[in-house]
Amino acid sequence: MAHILVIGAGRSADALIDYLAKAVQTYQWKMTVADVSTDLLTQKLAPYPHVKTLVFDIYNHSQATETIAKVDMVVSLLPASLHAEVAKYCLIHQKHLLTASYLSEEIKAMAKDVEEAGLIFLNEIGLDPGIDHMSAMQMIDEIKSQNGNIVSFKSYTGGLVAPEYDNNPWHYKFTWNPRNVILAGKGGTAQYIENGQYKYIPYHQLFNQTDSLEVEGLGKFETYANRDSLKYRELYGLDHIPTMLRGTLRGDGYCSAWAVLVSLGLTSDDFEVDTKGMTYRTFTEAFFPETSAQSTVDKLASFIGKSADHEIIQKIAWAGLLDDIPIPVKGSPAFILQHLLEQKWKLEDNDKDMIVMQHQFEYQLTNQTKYAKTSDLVVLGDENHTAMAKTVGLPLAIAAKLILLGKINLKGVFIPTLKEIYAPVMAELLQLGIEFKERQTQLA
Ligand SMILES: NC(=O)c1ccc[n+]([C@@H]2O[C@H](COP(=O)([O-])OP(=O)(O)OC[C@H]3O[C@@H](n4cnc5c(N)ncnc54)[C@H](O)[C@@H]3O)[C@@H](O)[C@H]2O)c1
Ligand SMILES: N[C@@H](CCCCN[C@@H](CCC(=O)O)C(=O)O)C(=O)O
Repeated sequence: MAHILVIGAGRSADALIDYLAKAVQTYQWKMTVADVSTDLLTQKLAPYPHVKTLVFDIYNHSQATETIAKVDMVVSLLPASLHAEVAKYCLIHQKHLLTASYLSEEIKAMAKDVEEAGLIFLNEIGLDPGIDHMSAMQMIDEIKSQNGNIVSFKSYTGGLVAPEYDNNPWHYKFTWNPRNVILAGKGGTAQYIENGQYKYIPYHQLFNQTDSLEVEGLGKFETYANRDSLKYRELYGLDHIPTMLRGTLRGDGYCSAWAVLVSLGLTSDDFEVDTKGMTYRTFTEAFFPETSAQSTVDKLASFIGKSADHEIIQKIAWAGLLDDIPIPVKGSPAFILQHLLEQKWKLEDNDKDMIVMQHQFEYQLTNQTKYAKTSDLVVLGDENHTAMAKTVGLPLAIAAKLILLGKINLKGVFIPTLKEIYAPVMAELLQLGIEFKERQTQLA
């Protein structure tokens, strides 16, 4: 009887738990959900009495050894930095591993051992990364099957708030691990290629060098470059493509206001602020350069070179960063900002979120005809699950099921760019309502 261990019952885990809890009944498998938080487990697993819960810390060596040794497959929905720890146990105890996270160098280095052990460590099978790779590969393989030469590929994803519930000036609410949202872009210089020219955007410029795009029925969004797009050229079989970019979508005005927080240093995570006696206003002021301006608003206006009623200042004020409210936590500027924004950008119980993904292709057929093809995905949260939990959890859960059923039979470390993985997963996602809408136009 196969036994699945899910580690991490946080924001992105709900739809996966629901899907796998049903699958284990169908196939008479066993399932355990483990997390450090007793409250989360009690609250989230109450509807599934047949699923075992375990208060668990991956850093507890004897507990991790005993728990992972007993199962057949581990699905890790821990914060991304902890997957490598899980992977070590999976390799020692010969268990399959799935994550929705970017493939780390540590896990990549295990590839040979994983293959020799007859295991699969499948990473990047969530939304972005995940559905973006799988849907892109579906389209790339289809265009290639017509002998099309792809000259441009851009792909954008945003985890956003649904328009009806968009009631703050940032047009954003947290739907997944907030720390990662605060630290977005900090992992390294964003890289992509445009018309054959390499582009490098360091973190301090990331939210200044933005673009915009239109999604039918939803209007305009801002975009910023997402990590290293260059490495996906080879992984997508587009080695010589002159334009390739993966980007993130945000609502109007988000990036320019976030760029100010970045340039002030409020997303720094490398030192601790002594918050004793400090309010959010004095905390923010501590990052301003010397100025003759008197009020905090005027100092901020002088820093950004805009008028005191500019929308950037309105956003920063709305966030509470200019309030004379004592800071109740200690930590890095990023931690303090996260603590504040977790209150301001909270997805309330009745709020619904929205995932928007857009792929843009340009390609040429052998008869020299050029086409532009756009493919849009819009997924809304519902009363059961956020759109983020659906789009992260369902691909992971479907892949876990297909591996245990022997329908995905690859051995080694993978991301879901191979047809053996993306075709069955995308087919089932379509049945579950995750459907892209394509448009094609002939170019002059
Ligand atoms: N590919 C994608 O599109 C995508 C999207 C969202 C999230 N993710 C990834 O999925 C993972 C889960 O994201 P999330 O939004 O649910 O995050 P989350 O912060 O809401 O959940 C993480 C969970 O891990 C638990 N945890 C933390 N430390 C632990 C430890 N030492 N031992 C055991 N449990 C521990 C926490 O209690 C929490 O419940 C993250 O790695 C995130 O980066 C990927
Ligand atoms: N780029 C979008 C969607 C992000 C979904 C989360 N993906 C994580 C994956 C991190 C990981 O677990 O390795 C990310 O940071 O991009 C947006 O920001 O709105």
